[in-house]
Amino acid sequence: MSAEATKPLASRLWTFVKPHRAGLALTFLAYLGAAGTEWFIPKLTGYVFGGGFERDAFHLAWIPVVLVGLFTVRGLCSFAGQYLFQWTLTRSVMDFRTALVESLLRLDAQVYTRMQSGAAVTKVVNDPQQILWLLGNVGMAALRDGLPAIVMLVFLFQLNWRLTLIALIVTPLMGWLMRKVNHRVRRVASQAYDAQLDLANRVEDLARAWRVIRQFGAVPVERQRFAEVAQSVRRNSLKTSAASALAQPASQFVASIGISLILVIAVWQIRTTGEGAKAFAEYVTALLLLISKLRHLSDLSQPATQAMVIARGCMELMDAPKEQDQGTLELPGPAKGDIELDAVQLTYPGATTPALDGLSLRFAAGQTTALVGASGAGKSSVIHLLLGFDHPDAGAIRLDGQDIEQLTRASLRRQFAVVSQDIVLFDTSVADNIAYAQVRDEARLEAALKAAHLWDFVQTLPEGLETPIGANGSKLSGGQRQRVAIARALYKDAPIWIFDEATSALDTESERAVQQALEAWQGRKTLIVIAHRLSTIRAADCIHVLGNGRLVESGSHAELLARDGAYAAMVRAQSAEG
Ligand SMILES: Nc1ncnc2c1ncn2[C@@H]1O[C@H](COP(=O)(O)OP(=O)(O)OP(=O)(O)O)[C@@H](O)[C@H]1O
Repeated sequence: MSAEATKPLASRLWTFVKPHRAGLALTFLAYLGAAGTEWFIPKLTGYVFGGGFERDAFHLAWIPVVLVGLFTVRGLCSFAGQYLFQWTLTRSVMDFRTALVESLLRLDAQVYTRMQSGAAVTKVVNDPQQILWLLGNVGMAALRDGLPAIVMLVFLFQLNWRLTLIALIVTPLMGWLMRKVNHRVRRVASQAYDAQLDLANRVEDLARAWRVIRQFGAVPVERQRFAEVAQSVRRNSLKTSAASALAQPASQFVASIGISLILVIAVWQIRTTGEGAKAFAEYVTALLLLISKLRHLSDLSQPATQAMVIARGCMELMDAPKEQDQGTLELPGPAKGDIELDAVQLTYPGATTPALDGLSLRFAAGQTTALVGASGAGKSSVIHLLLGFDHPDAGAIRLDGQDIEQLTRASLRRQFAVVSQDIVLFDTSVADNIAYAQVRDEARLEAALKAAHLWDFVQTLPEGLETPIGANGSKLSGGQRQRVAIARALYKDAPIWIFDEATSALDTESERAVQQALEAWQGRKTLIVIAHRLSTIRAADCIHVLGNGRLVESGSHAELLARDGAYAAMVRAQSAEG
């Protein structure tokens, strides 16, 4: 756990506001100015009607000037107050969001497998705004009612310190009750927040899976599921409101004990001494004013608790385990591309059997090596290890003889271009997707597009290379999406290429073209191909057959057929399928 994670929530939140505290101080001054004019206006009115300006026409002319002036100052102050508050809020929210995104970008691979994207969106987009807005308003209201409450308390002490001390006897009881109420509010507000995240995840699913939903005629099913989660959000929000509504009656109940005590003592004093009725009336009036301020302050506990509950959710994201980059070595340039797995063992957290069980194999530099095996055999796990997304529990992986654990993640990943089964595209232009995170070079773009058999298609697009391709490439066909991903890998021009089922969505002609492009690079790049369609890897220099995380056999297509083992059986099975 980071040192940051052990700090109290409030002080962690303050770190986002602190750089903008000048805005906060100016907000305070502006509101103070507005409050000052509020006090001036009745004073002035009193002065006018008290005959202050009667004597002299010159003074009379000042009335509208001063009044309009005061209202103008008040307007300016309250505008400045609101503006400065928003200025501070928006900047703090931006810093908060940036810190959350920074965390999101660096999470450990295992965290992503558990995380639902609806919850991540809520935590980064909505929560920082809501937390700081709630706390900002609580803070302002606390100032508005808290300052007069303190003034009133001092006044009460001056009037009668003994009575005031007696009134304060109920303070521990009040504190205890408020803690009880707050505890309940926090518990139900946590449930409400979790329900809210569930709701966001459901909506995210509805938007993402709309085709499947309609294809299965599942609109009523999804409506029902949504209604259940929405119902739970409603119920929990109501519970939170009910719990926080307890705060007021509870504090009033305790306050009434204090007032009764004072009344009994004071009336008894007046009766016995016959003195002090006037002072007592003054005292009770001030006390009632104080209580009304305290009542407003007790109303602030709910939004403050709610903000803290949401903040805890955000901090969970901020404190989630990050990817460890313990490597210190940088490869000086492109690797030769010789990869060796040596007795690699990998068991995923929570799994009962290892995904890779003492696996030893080699991807020779400049050669094409295929990985085949039944679903779940461990092919993708090998790729995740090569890219440093997971780490072997035992054994080692060496790149050009160097243990990859000693390389920085950035240096390791620069050596690979990957086209995976799940194609991930960005909601930007064709060109931005292909030259992703690289310097844009028109000639290289054209070469990559031509090699991926996309160039002619891009010429037909309304804005050519600059045409947006929609969320995750939704404006493209399956084959086009795959070709954009292939062009992106080609553009990166890394020494090792990984094609994971990369040609599965291509029509025969495009597949042949991509195969030709790959063949053109054969011998110059280390190619690792994962294919279920064995016809696509016949020409590979070496084929490794995996089964249950172990190497079953290795050899060329011809050698493996001659051996008549697992590979030959897979080939026979696929030819029988036709
Ligand atoms: N994040 C994970 N957590 C737990 N188990 C996992 C995880 N990823 C994979 N596995 C398990 O590890 C084993 C190997 O999975 P892997 O994805 O490497 O297989 P594969 O050969 O690539 O399969 P396919 O051809 O279906 O993609 C499987 O039993 C799988 O269920």
